[in-house]
Amino acid sequence: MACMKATYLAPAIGQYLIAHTTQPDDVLDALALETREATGDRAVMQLSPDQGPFLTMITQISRAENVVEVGTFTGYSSICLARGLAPGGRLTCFDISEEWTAIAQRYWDKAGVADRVELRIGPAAERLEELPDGQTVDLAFIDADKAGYPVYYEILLSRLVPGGLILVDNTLWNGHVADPTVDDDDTRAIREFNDMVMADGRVTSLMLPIADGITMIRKH
Ligand SMILES: C[S@@+](CC[C@H](N)C(=O)[O-])C[C@H]1O[C@@H](n2cnc3c(N)ncnc32)[C@H](O)[C@@H]1O
Repeated sequence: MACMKATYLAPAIGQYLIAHTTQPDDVLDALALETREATGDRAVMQLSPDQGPFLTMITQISRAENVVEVGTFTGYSSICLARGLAPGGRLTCFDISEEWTAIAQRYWDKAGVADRVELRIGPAAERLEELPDGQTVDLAFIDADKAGYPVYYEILLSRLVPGGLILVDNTLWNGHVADPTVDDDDTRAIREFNDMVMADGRVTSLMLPIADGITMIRKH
């Protein structure tokens, strides 16, 4: 049974939805398997199968050439983004883990996207500041430590072209954001981030019930 992150849906509906979405290819299936073997319980951090086609299609539709990902892990989302890049497009990936991104780099080769992907290792808040002056971003995907979301958002928004998009993962946080009895650090961080985006007059935002919630944010 495919991994289902939309816990707010009846399980049968969630499975139906995944079954009627383009399925992962052999490279993504092999990556999902190796991630489970290599990282155990941490594998739950990986994108679910319904998110992959979403990232590829949004990248294609937006004709993005300069794409940034914050939170690469073993590479699933980066492959989906890279596959949607316009000709000549580039994906710059940020992650703090050399161990996990070593797996990603092998799978970029297998997926045939290594020539258009670059990896920056270290705390993303610092590495993002090192992007060259004047380098703009067409599309960004944020999927790293939840406390860092506001910082990544501000840095990326300042680089985003008008009409550019930021996609943010896990904004429903297993439904906890809407449950007043839950009050842990990560839930508070996501709630504060969601409220911050809502109050930001520079953007239009749309929270999508895909997997654990993806917020799509467009800069005016
Ligand atoms: C949810 S996982 C990303 C999953 C990935 N998008 C995928 O599709 O498999 C979060 C990642 O954020 C990284 N991370 C956590 N804190 C970070 C930080 N301060 N700077 C950069 N990356 C960080 C972790 O190493 C981890 O790989």
